[in-house]
Amino acid sequence: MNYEVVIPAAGQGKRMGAGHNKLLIKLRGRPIISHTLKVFLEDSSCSKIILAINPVEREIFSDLIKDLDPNKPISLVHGGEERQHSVFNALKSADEGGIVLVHDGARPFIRQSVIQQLVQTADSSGAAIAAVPVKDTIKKVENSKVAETIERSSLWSVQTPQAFRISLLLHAHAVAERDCFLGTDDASLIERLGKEVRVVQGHYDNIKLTTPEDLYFAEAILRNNQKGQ
Ligand SMILES: Nc1ccn([C@@H]2O[C@H](COP(=O)(O)OP(=O)(O)OP(=O)(O)O)[C@@H](O)[C@H]2O)c(=O)n1
Ligand SMILES: C[C@](O)(CO)[C@H](O)COP(=O)(O)O
Repeated sequence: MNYEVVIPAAGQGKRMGAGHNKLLIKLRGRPIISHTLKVFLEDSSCSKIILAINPVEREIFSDLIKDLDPNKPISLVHGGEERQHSVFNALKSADEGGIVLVHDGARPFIRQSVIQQLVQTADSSGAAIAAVPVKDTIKKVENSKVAETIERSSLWSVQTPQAFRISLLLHAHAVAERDCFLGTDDASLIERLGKEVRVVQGHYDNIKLTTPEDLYFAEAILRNNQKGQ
């Protein structure tokens, strides 16, 4: 089943502390965003890539994609102040009908097997997200004191990709914008409409590169993947 992918890549990478967009940090000589793009460029089911970028980085990203697969259209669209705004703006460039994946540019280690499961699940149920069971004990903390320990057995750490029927996600973003609601992921916009969101078990190495330590993990994952090839 074909799908389009929206890749939000317009962040500032503040928590990484690199002083610039963390997606331009190089891993094994290639920018993080190139590693992420490679997965979708190599997936014959991916019909279109829509990259939401900071307009000031247009030249950088244009240079970065110019030598990529000419048979796979990559649209560069303007991102927004928040991740949600970037995604909504990119969605407006998606084709009508069908399935769209939203995948963080900061998650370069997504596997095609999970993508396929998500697309199939979203096609039948409307919305599907990748997630992994939480391994740590999670507690609610208030004023540096434990307020509550949350039962772990039903807690999952949510990742991207998140897959949706395009019409459903566009509607959810429009309603969220009308309501001035900001969510930290796209699925929350669907949930607030009372719609079902299915969960597909992902992999623990599908990490979001957010803080400097994540770069060490990324190097280890790349080394491990190289061994497996
Ligand atoms: N206004 C924004 C904010 C984030 N993103 C993208 O959304 C993904 C997940 O966001 P996050 O990991 O938080 O990236 P940053 O916002 O860059 O990080 P920080 O919050 O540390 O600044 C990233 O690929 C980021 O580029 C985006 O497209 N537009
Ligand atoms: C969408 C997400 O990756 C799911 O875990 C996460 O919510 C993004 O959060 P961020 O603060 O925008 O990186």
